[in-house]
Amino acid sequence: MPRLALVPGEPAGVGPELCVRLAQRTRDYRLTVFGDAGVLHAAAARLGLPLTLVDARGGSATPGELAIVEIPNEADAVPGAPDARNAVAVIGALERAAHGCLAGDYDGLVTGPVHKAVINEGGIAYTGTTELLAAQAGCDVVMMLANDIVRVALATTHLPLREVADAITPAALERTLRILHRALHDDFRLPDPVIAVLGLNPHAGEAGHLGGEEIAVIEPTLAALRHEGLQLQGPLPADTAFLPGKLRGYDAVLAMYHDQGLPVLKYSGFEQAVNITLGLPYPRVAVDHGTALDLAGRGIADPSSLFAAADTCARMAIARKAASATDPHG
Ligand SMILES: NC(=O)c1ccc[n+]([C@@H]2O[C@H](COP(=O)([O-])OP(=O)(O)OC[C@H]3O[C@@H](n4cnc5c(N)ncnc54)[C@H](O)[C@@H]3O)[C@@H](O)[C@H]2O)c1
Ligand SMILES: N[C@H](C(=O)O)[C@H](O)COP(=O)(O)O
Repeated sequence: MPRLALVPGEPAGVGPELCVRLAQRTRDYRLTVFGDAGVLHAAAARLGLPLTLVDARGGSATPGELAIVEIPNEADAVPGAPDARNAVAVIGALERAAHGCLAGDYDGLVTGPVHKAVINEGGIAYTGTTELLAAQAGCDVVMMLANDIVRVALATTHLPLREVADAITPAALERTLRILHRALHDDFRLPDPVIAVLGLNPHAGEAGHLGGEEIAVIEPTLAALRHEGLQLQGPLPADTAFLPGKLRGYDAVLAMYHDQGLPVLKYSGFEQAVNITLGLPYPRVAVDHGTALDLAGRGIADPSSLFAAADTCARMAIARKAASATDPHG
């Protein structure tokens, strides 16, 4: 049974209550939560749900129970009102859980939402958990969000729009496409995945009249990788690439920047979508939503994305174990 590390994220957001709801489920994976016991007990009491936190190596699969690695907060967590003094505990929980995955103590990492501004206000430079985990593991990664309708990967992640064009270099795009292709092949069992690559500019640059990145960077990179056999379409105009009839022909869409791809993904199915970090040595799957401070503590936040994240992470962990058992080099 996969052993998953679970991190609730911002203690004043919806993360803790969603973890309590996840704990209630009958599940075929073990969970160990990294966080503050008091915050989780308070969330359970508000929801009127049972929660037992135990010291169990490898995690618990018993409904109503979680194993815990306690990481106490500095300040009281008031739902809806984050306190920057808790930034150290929030990031510490992520780092310790991820370290446990790297050490082989856990088979995957499931994370709740983190409030980026609050972490920075707490004195920690942080652009996102994807970037934090990549730096800790020392590898290149790709952010991909997925639901039953579409998989959207990003060529750039949490970057000011002003810096996006300069970040899309042939080397960076090639790295991204290789990681995406490999993950679709290995983790999603797609033998010959088709990736649609969006242009950066309106109408994919209109033959160079509306921007030069397609001709200078994207087209030559795709051409070189097609020679190796990768199935790549594009650069495609982003405004029509997501039409349902076209989407059926792709296994994933690579968007050039965060808000080129994610609004479509979230519009098409916010509840069940998850955020997967491709390229790490372990599976990491997060919710697709943020801290939802407007809902925190009210018991009405939808837990579907966290449920989907845990289920996806468990499936990926099982698939990776099976693959490494049959791989003579694994
Ligand atoms: N996985 C992550 O760590 C993650 C993802 C997205 C945003 N964020 C961060 O979260 C913070 C708040 O971001 P935001 O306000 O743009 O987005 P948000 O997702 O927190 O909220 C957007 C809207 O969606 C609703 N919503 C969100 N989650 C919901 C749920 N589970 N059930 C029902 N409704 C839900 C909210 O009530 C709100 O109306 C920011 O700091 C952002 O960077 C973190
Ligand atoms: N880009 C993500 C989203 O919009 O859902 C998000 O902000 C969080 O990503 P990380 O978990 O990698 O910080």
